[in-house]
Amino acid sequence: METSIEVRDLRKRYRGAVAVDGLSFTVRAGEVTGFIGPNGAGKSTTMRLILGLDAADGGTALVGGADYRTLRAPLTHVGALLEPGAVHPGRRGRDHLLWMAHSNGISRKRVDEVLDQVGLASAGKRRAGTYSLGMQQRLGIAAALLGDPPVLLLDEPVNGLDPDGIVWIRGLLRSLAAEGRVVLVSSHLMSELEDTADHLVIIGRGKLVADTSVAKLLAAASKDRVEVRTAQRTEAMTVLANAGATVSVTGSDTVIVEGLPPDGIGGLLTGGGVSFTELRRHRASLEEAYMELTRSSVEFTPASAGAPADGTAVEEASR
Ligand SMILES: Nc1ncnc2c1ncn2[C@@H]1O[C@H](COP(=O)(O)OP(=O)(O)OP(=O)(O)O)[C@@H](O)[C@H]1O
Repeated sequence: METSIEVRDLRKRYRGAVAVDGLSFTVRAGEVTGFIGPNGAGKSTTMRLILGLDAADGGTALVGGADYRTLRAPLTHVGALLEPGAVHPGRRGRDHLLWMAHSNGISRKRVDEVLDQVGLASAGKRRAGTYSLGMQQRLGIAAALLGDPPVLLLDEPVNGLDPDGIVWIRGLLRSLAAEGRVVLVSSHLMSELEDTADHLVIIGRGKLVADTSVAKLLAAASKDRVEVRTAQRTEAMTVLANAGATVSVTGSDTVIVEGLPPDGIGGLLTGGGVSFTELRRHRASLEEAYMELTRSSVEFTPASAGAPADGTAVEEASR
């Protein structure tokens, strides 16, 4: 059986507040899956439930077909980054990893390998309390990689990383997925996962909003939008609006046209005496696609607590 994370009808409530509300999704091997949702959406709770760090009120979360709590030497099955600052400040980075390795039957050699992999080879002897936020994050990632696990869960791994660190983590995530691993990485910012995630599980208020490939989401958001570059912006807007288009200004000489067949736009402009220098299909950014998706989802509107879901989750028919 292919390794995966299977979440089915997962539920968790804390003192009246619903954190995870009937969530179901599957994370497959060989691709980076972004786990996206605004602050408080339930991402960390879901990850804790998958890792058996908290007990679900209902539903199941299986890793490679098994309940995490039944795994022997769990670090060799699942690597996780949850709270990078959780290492005792007096403990040296390398000693922290040695202790974890020992408890899972992992060699000392592997500890030095992962320290090297995350760029902490020389800092391993320093106490964790002297580490910057970015170094703590790297130590947490080293711990996740320690058991060379087929499944990785990383909660907001970009937090605290400088631009070089962000580029590094993106490359690492992609290479881990390319090695055939299951890689689930959470973020509350879609832009953080631009060019990194292949697939997205988007949640809001503990419920699924979308489970889709990035390519499909972008294609849907980009659909039939055309960017026009013209020195006659006002005239272009008048001609296009009169033809029934929705036109939005994106720059001093650019507009985006929506609601007209793309192939007819050039002819309309020429017929209206408007010259243009460029016409091209607009490619939505991941952030735009996300905004569009969440605009249409009741989960993200500031409704009163306990508002009923309208079942607007967007799910791919086949993956
Ligand atoms: N231990 C807890 N006790 C009480 N409430 C909790 C607990 N953990 C989470 N919650 C609540 O559950 C909801 C989901 O929180 P969670 O941390 O899972 O969201 P998140 O999507 O990870 O958010 P963030 O992006 O801010 O990390 C929030 O309303 C939060 O306040």
